[in-house]
Order: sequence, then structure tokens, then C-alpha cells
Amino acid sequence: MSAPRDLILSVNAGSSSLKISVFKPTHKADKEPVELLLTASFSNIFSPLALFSLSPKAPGESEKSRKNEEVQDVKDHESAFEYFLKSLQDSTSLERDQIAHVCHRVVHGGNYPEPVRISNESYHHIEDLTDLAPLHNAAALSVIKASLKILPDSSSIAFFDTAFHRTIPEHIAKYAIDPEIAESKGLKKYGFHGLSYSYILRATASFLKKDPSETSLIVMHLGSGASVCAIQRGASLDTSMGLTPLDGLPGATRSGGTDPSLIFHYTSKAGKVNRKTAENVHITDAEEILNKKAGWKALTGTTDFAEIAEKAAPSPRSAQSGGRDEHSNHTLAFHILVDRIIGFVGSYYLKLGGASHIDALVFAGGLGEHSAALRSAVAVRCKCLGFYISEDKNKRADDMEGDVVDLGDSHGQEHRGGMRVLLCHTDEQLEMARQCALHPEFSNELSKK
Ligand SMILES: Nc1ncnc2c1ncn2[C@@H]1O[C@H](COP(=O)(O)OP(=O)(O)O)[C@@H](O)[C@H]1O
Ligand SMILES: CC(=O)OP(=O)(O)O
Ligand SMILES: [Mg+2]
Repeated sequence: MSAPRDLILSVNAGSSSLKISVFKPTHKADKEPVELLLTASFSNIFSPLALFSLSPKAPGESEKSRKNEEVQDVKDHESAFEYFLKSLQDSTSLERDQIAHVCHRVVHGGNYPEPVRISNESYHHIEDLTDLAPLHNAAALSVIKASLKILPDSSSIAFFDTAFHRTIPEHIAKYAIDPEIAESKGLKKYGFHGLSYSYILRATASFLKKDPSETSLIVMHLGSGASVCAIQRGASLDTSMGLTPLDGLPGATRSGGTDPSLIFHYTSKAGKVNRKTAENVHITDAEEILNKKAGWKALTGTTDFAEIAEKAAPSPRSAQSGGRDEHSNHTLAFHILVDRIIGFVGSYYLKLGGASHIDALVFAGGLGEHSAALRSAVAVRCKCLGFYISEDKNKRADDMEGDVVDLGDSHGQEHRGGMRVLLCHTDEQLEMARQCALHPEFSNELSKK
């Protein structure tokens, strides 16, 4: 007898990584809707040797299927996905035929308010949005194409980063430009990392024993792409990324927000626009430079933030005093990021109406979850708003259990409005699988055998 077709595969195509998790629905109203069976990831996809890891999570699955290896044949997201499916078949007890749904994280979904099943029409609509998320949508589409080809009996469903931010009010989402042009070209703030913010909202509300619709947070998703979001009573009020994921905070290879005119001056001499030299730099080159050749990689030569945090001096003074010390660029990169983060935290504190309207400040993403030095530097600057952390808890956070960890200094909290400082281990793959298993139409298609 063949195994039931009930597995959910969640695929997250990042700018240089591919994260995949496999889930089984529990079909029980009093339990979490899905159970994790396996996680896999590829990093450094475009480097000569990508790194592949596979970890079984189900109790029955043999430890023998665990892998951590450099792989030769993976050169892009599509080949990484194919390599994963082959490993699933060869090294685990799971079968491809058991996969009912493949959930794809698609960063730019334009005005799609909900997940959509991939059809000719939705595929082409996502393709049209590729220019607005140049590091992401094309990678996701290549994996969608591969799954339609290799898994023709499973359905592919797109889950959008942008959907969470559809509640941002008009006066915050709109730019001060010609309204007709803005409307006809869809030029507005869309916001990203929405699957992560959805997960964090639910997880922190449950931790705080509140209903999500009564929970207000300032959340920092700090990964190789980084953003901040103000969540007011369960709805996105503002976020730091905009029309594209380039705006706001700097990232591993992204500049973050700059003066929009900077692109015209980038290559001209002495900071003056020289039409002759500017002619040689096409506008799409500028987009490529600001997305792929900027950020902390451009400042320091590495995308590894752990190395940057380790080499950065605790105060930015050495970077300001002429760059004499060996690691002044690391110091500069670290403190540029801290400066931009606290700028958004301060702004969102005001937009949310101050301490009595905010439940917590939340750190998440690769840097937010693992860099105690970055959390400490941000928290020191946010103390004046009434956010207190315990340095001891901050240092031990990696060893603390649970998907949400309280970093707070309870003495401070008791005396100032009760705002918490939390760390949340966010999980975009789990968020998609949950939404899929709870969706009336998609859940009906999961075998209950
Ligand atoms: N221990 C650590 N200290 C500081 N930064 C870290 C640590 N571990 C991972 N990171 C950083 O986290 C980033 C990746 O975060 P992640 O949220 O997984 O990003 P993405 O999935 O968007 O690529 C990398 O830039 C990496 O340098
Ligand atoms: C939107 C975005 O920047 O995503 P990521 O952080 O996964 O690169
Ligand atoms: Mg990410």
C-alpha cells in the first residue's frame, strides 16, 4: 500500500541560501497544526562549493540520514532543490510521492493579500514583479519551475512576504511623488519579511499570554536582509523596507536607505554629477551595485557578521578618528548598523504612541538571534526609551530553551511601563506550513489516512 500524500514541503529561497523543511499535518484542533520531520539548507549557493546540511527531526528517522557536506553539483537554487529531492529519496524514509503541497516563500507578491496556488497567471504575475525584488523573486521562480517539473502531482503554492504589510496606512505606504504615476506603476511601500513577522507576532503573543490582535511590538528581523517592523494591535503599521527590499537597514550586500540622488553621484568625480562619466553608469548597474556590492560586505570584505562583531571596537570612535586601527572598517560597519536600527526603533516608538502602547522590543533573524554583541549595543541605546536587558541573560540567550526568550531586566521593567525585550527564533518555513495546514482549501487536499 502506498504512503498517504500528506507532506508539506516549505521552501525559502534566500539571496544566497535555500532553506527547506518537511512537515506532516497533525489534523488535531488541540495541537500545533504541523509536526516537523526534517530540515535541510544550502548556503553559499553561488560559491564554488555550496554547503548542504540535512537533519532528520522525526523520532523514527535514522541519524544515518544526517548530512553536513560540501556539494559539487549545486550552482544555483534550482540545482540545489533537485539535489535536496534526490537526497530525500536516497537517504531518508520519506518518498517524493508523499508530498502534497510545496510552499514557496516569494518575497515580492505585489498586492496579493493571500497565498496563491501557482497557475500560468500567478506565475507570470510573480515574474513581472521580479524587478522589484532582484535578489529574490527569480530564485523562487526557478525553484517553483523545478517543483512543477519534478513533482507534477503536488501543488505549488506561493506565500508572500508582502502580504503581512497590507495593513500599513496609506499616508505611511505612499511616497510624496506624482500620485497618478505612483498609482499606475504601483510605486509604494510594500514591506518584506512578512512571513517572519507573522511567525514572531504569534509566538511572542503566546509567550506574553496575549491575543495577537491585542499585541503591539517593535520587531527587528536582522538577517542578511534586515528590516524593522512596528506592529500595532496585531497589524503592520510601518516597516523599514519599501518598494523593494533595498530600503531601510543595510544588509550583507545591500546598502539600505541612502539619499536617492546618490546613484547619480556614485561614479562621478569629486561628488559632482558629471554627465559624461554618469552616462557610462546605467541605472540598472546602480541597482546591481546597491543590492549586491554594498552593505557590510562592501565595508569589510565579509558577509559573516560574527567576524564583524568580533573585530569591531565597542565604541565607534576608532572608526571616526581616521581609520588608524586595523579593524576600523569592521567597527564602522557594526556601528552604521546600530545607528540605523535605533533610528527605526525610535521612530516606531513614537508612531506606536510610546511605552504604554508597546508590549515588547523583539530581536530575530541570524544576527538578532545569534549576535549578543549587536543586541547589547542596540539595547544600550534603547534604554532611554525604557527597554532594559539583562547582560547576563543576553550572553546566555543561545543556550536558553524555547522559541521566545526573555532578555529583560525585570527590575527595570517593574519600574517602567512593563515593556519587555525578547529574542524570537523565527521560522519562515514553519509559518508557511502552518498557514497551509490551516487553510480551508489547501488543508482539504492533505490525505487524512
Ligand atoms: N553567531 C553569529 N553572530 C553574528 N552573526 C551571525 C551569527 N550567526 C549567523 N550570523 C549572521 O546571520 C546572517 C544570516 O541570517 P539569516 O537570518 O539566516 O539570513 P538569510 O536567511 O536572510 O540569509 C549572516 O549574515 C550571518 O553572518
Ligand atoms: C526580503 C529579504 O531581504 O529577505 P532575506 O532577508 O531572506 O534576504
Ligand atoms: Mg532571510
